Amino acid sequence: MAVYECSNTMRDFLRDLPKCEHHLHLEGTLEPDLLYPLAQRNNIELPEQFPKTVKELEDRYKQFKDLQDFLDFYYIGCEVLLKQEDFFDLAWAYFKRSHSQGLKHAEVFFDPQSHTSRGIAIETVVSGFQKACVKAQQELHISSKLIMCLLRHLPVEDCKATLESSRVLFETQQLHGLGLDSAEKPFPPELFAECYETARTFHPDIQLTAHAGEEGDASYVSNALDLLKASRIDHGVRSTEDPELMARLARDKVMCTVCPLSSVKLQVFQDVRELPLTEFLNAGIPFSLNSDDPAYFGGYILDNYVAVQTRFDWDLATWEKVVRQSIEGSWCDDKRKNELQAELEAVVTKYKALA
Ligand SMILES: Nc1ncnc2[nH]cnc12
Ligand SMILES: [Zn+2]
Repeated sequence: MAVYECSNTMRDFLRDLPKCEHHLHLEGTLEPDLLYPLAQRNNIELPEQFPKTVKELEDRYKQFKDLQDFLDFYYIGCEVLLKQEDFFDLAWAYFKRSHSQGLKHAEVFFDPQSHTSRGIAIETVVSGFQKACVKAQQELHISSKLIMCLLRHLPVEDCKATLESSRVLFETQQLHGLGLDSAEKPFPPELFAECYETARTFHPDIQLTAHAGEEGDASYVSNALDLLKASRIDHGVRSTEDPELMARLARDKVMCTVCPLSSVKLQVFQDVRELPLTEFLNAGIPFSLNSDDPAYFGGYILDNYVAVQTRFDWDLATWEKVVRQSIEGSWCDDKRKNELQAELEAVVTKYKALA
């Protein structure tokens, strides 16, 4: 197991940076020590082969063979979520934990189909998550947006029906963005072009993103831009395979939401140092650093920042640039962005004086 440690001062600096998270699956924050109590509370029988204790489950999570190996556990985990309060408890635990790591703004994914397929109304899911978002704003001053994802391994007709059931939630801006997740291959973006076209009619301010270039090659990224009209790419780390695409991401300022610990746990890279962060910086491609599914991948947002620091040894100015870009690429309004930029400036000034 890799160890990621940096100096105490650097860690304090990274903690104090006003962090924005753009790639976080709420269902991926289900810690083993919440999974079993929720299964008991809801009388859910876990599969025969499923680990029986928190310790056994944590051990199983130490390494995944690939994305699918992880997803098999992720979808079993979803099954313990039933009632509005379960969704609230899950999201609230994420906000509390991330608050202690300096999270200020979160744009979070959820997968309605992993719940509606078990007879749970989408409104139950969304209202539980929303309550947690409101409490996070009031008590922790964390702003947030909800992004509904379509599960690309399911039939497109199923995705279309889910989209239709979410129309009012988008029209009333209870949902802010649409995403695409689950097994990337062999489910390329083009399968979902119609879904994205429909979603664009829901609200003029709807934001579109898609997982691409995680296990799929660079053409998945190009096609997410061309055919889905996504303005952001989740992961996008395989974009380096296509120089023209790299130039396009830089020119159009397309944010890639990179997930360092996730990409190592899922064996996309063998070590955090292999992530194309230097290539992105040199090319002028904006990116943010995110935790993806922190309960499964062993770290929340600060843990991902620390892991990057141990491998890339960035100076304060580079961190300032990365955090500034992640604020600029957020989907919050200008007032909130200005607040976050002011916080960033104050933190950087403080730590420059200490250096
Ligand atoms: N990293 C990931 N990639 C694709 N689908 C996901 N669903 C949850 N986490 C995911
Ligand atoms: Zn993801």
